[in-house]
Amino acid sequence: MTNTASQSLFDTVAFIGMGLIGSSMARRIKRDGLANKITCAVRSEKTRDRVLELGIADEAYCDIKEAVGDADLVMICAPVGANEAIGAQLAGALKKGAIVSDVGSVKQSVIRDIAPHLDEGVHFVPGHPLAGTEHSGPDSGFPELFEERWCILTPIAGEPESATQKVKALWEACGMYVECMDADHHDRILGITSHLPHLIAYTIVGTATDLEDALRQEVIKFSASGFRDFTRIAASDPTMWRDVFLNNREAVLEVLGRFQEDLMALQRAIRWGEGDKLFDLFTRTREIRRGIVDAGQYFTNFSAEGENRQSDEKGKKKPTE
Ligand SMILES: NC(=O)C1=CN([C@@H]2O[C@H](COP(=O)(O)OP(=O)(O)OC[C@H]3O[C@@H](n4cnc5c(N)ncnc54)[C@H](O)[C@@H]3O)[C@@H](O)[C@H]2O)C=CC1
Ligand SMILES: O=C(O)C(=O)Cc1ccc(O)cc1
Repeated sequence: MTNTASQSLFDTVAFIGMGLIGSSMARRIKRDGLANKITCAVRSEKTRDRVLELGIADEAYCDIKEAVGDADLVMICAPVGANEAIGAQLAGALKKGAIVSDVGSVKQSVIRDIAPHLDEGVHFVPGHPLAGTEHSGPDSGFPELFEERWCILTPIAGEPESATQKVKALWEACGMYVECMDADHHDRILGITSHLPHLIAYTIVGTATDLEDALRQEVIKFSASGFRDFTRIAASDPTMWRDVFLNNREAVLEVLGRFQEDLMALQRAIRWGEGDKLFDLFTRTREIRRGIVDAGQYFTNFSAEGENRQSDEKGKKKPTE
């Protein structure tokens, strides 16, 4: 999607955390002039220096309160396990009318940890851009990360619609398609489409690593694309993913239970030589993949290695709703 807005949507945007997602957003905002000023709260001096050197923030502070004092929009871009501590720092620190949003991969826990700390007159619009890579830190970001991907907002009852619309406009200017839903629904969907696949990748790479020495060497040497895809996902940030699993516990455990049952059924089919069962399942799953690919390019602008290839196909459809 091309940004047709290319105009300032906020005066000052403050980022809390400037890793892959925060720095990608900041780069996009800078590139397209979507805000007049960017401030950020970053804990380490080295990263503060780096962010300023990269030119993706105008001011970098250690203290969250200093970074957010003048902000019209505060974007929380830290691992979701940090939210309780971040929320406590936001209390009493924001201008009346300021909007707080976030990019966390889990939504119910973010609302639980942030909302109680916000003063009256400050509006909270939780969000989650469904775009990322296995890399982290401010050097890994790039402004095209969000292009033609979905962003989910989970607005809170009682908050003004105008706040949601402003956050929506920013994500659209970053190239995203935006949809709103309940936080509970979000967490169940992402439990199956994102969190479980990461858990499987961590497990399979762990299992391969635990093989005896000689076998492990061969696994690494001959790893074909299927296993290589898993190793890419399993290289994702350990802090971020620990926090995702601890904060979306119920949805992940529910879907993991179902997955284990389905895996057991497959184990049984292999043991008893029930080829028809295997064939039928594999035929169904192949159809699902083909349906996804036919419906749009949601999954196709990422190569197997996760490299974000910008597609040169024109006039692509919006991903399936
Ligand atoms: N990595 C991905 O592909 C995606 C990540 N997300 C979500 O975005 C958020 C950020 O993820 P990334 O940018 O990938 O992580 P990252 O590791 O690249 O960056 C996280 C940043 O947060 C800072 N941070 C950590 N603890 C903090 C604290 N207590 N107070 C202040 N800052 C703190 C770190 O120093 C770092 O600058 C996470 O909540 C994650 O669930 C959402 C979509 C995709
Ligand atoms: O790198 C990948 O394949 C991802 O799946 C990136 C990702 C990670 C976490 C999210 O909440 C959304 C997207």
